[in-house]
Parts: sequence; structure tokens; C-alpha cells
Amino acid sequence: MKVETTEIPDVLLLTPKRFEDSRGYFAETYSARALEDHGIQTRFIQDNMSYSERAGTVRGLHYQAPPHAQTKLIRCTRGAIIDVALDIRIGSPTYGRYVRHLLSAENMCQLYIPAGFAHGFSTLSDNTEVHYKVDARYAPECERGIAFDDGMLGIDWRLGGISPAVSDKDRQLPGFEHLEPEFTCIAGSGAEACAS
Ligand SMILES: Cc1cn([C@H]2C[C@H](O)[C@@H](COP(=O)(O)OP(=O)(O)O[C@H]3O[C@H](C)C(=O)[C@H](O)[C@H]3O)O2)c(=O)[nH]c1=O
Repeated sequence: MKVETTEIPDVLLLTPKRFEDSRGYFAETYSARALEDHGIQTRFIQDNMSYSERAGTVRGLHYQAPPHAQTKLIRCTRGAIIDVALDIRIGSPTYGRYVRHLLSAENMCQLYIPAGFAHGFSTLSDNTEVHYKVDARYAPECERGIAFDDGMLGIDWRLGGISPAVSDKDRQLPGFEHLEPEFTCIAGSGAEACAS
């Protein structure tokens, strides 16, 4: 498993090693050891999956506020997505900046997104499946979100000009300027120190 930092150091890009042979391939798709070797001790407690029928579906930007803030490990097992992690930690040197990566069944890449980031993705293909681990339970009362099409953020979801499929809930999410300061970050600290 290759573990690399991204443009925002607390967000990691993981690429499993594929062992190919005449039958196909084998890969370890999750390795706590690989994360520990990178100084990460996250204990995931729940696996989630979402299926999106149509290319051009957008889910997010979502996060859970403390005390149920979630670290996520995202992978795409069918089709392809543009995955986005937005830094919402007050005081972070990368506050308001985001990481954007193409995750697909083909490249098998994964994003490790710590608490203190809003997460969303757009689908680049029909019948897309996304699986992700989280380290805190679902807490509807702590669910928060930011409009995926916020003008200040200007995220390119690579929708190819089509009108996105978005839930009614997501269509009503507030803009980034209305973000509640629920995460703080002591400059230079790890993601764990940012959830407050
Ligand atoms: C997240 C979640 C949802 N649900 C139920 C609640 C709703 O009745 C139904 C659909 O939930 P929602 O519309 O919030 O699903 P998404 O729009 O895919 O949201 C997710 O997608 C973005 C990209 C994320 O990063 C979050 O994990 C999550 O917010 O599943 C549960 O029962 N447990 C859960 O952990």
C-alpha cells in the first residue's frame, strides 16, 4: 500500500499494490499497518456504501460536527468519481482549500480524509459504487453541509455541462460563507488536534 501526502498534508492518497498473475490480481485494500507506518492510528468502526445510478450525481459536501466528527477512508469500487475534501478547520493554513482526486475501480486509489474536512464526490460514470470507512457512528443531529456549487469555492466537479443529480437536502445546504466554526486547528498540528 503506497501512502502519500496530498496538497493538504493531513489528507492522504493511498494506492494498494496489485499482485497480478494469469488469473487476474490480488490486492490488500485496507491496511491498518500501512496507516500506522504513516503515524495514523484511526480506528474505523463503520463501513458505508453508496450506489449512484447516473453519471453527474453529486453527494456532499458533508461532514459531522464534534463530538461525532468523522475521519473517512474513501474508495470507488465501480465506475469513477471526483472526490473532494475541503479544509474547514479554523486556523488551518489550508482553511477553505480543497483536495480533488479521481478515484476509480481502475486506479484503486483511496483518499484518507480526517475530521475537520467536508467531503463530497461527483460520479463520472453510470452505476458508480463508493465504499468508505468512518471512525464515528452516524449522528444525524451532528450532520452539516456546504453547498457543492458554492461560488466562493468554485469546485470543478467535471460534470461535463450536464445538470447534476443532487438530493433535495443537498440543494438546500448553506454557502461556505455561512460555515459554523466547529473545527479549529493549531497550525502545524495533526488532524486529531483540530476537532473541537
Ligand atoms: C451517512 C449515513 C446516512 N444514513 C441514512 C440517512 C438517510 O436516510 C440515507 C441517505 O443519507 P444521505 O442522503 O445523507 O446520503 P449521502 O448523500 O450519500 O451522504 C453521504 O455522502 C457524503 C459524500 C459523505 O461523505 C457522507 O458520508 C454522507 O453524508 O442514509 C445512515 O443510515 N447512516 C449513515 O452513516
